Amino acid sequence: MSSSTQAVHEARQQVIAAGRFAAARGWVPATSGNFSARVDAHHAVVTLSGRDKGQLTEADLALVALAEPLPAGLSAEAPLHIARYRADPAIGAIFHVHAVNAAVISRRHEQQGEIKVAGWELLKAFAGIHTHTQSVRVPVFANSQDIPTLAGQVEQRLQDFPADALAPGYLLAGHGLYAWGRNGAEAQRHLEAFDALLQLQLEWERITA
Ligand SMILES: CSC[C@@H](O)[C@@H](O)C(=O)COP(=O)(O)O
Ligand SMILES: [Zn+2]
Repeated sequence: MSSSTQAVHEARQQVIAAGRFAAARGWVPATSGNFSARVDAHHAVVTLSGRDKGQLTEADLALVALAEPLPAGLSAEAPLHIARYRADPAIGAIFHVHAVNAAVISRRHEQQGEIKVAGWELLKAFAGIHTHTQSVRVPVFANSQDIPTLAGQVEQRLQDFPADALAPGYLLAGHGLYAWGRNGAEAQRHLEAFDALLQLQLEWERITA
């Protein structure tokens, strides 16, 4: 592999920091969640399966070639990461968490297939949104244990969303949130924004339903 040592190091550090950040907020209980960062056009660093995401070290990460078969021991959900990197070259990091707000609200909107999030100032925490009057659509997919098939379904359906209306993430019903950004800092900010927005949305639905 010809990925530069510095780029690999930086990708690993982004993943380790994001795992710690998510664990501190209780979003990755019992080894749940998986984290990745792009190294270059053809490679990413991805967490290995079953590791405590709050205690990651470099030994818990693998360097993966996006166009090659995935190595053994990689996150069970790695195909969801790889498919995103392949579909969108602007994505620099992808973080998956089992946060309560995401898992709960996803079940409520599973049949509908998406959540429209509108009316919140915090929407401006998402890249490209500059006014509270803009809304976003958060896709919701049925959960599955057939991750390669799910990854294909996710990518196919994401193509139907206009880029300016698609939130930088999606939900798996009863499971959790996948969020991405141009780099680790942005993906982490998006994770935090999703959590707060989905909590607002839950509360709003509670009092207006
Ligand atoms: C520990 S239950 C959660 C897992 O089934 C899975 O959804 C998950 O997020 C972590 O899987 P992993 O293979 O460690 O990346
Ligand atoms: Zn998961």
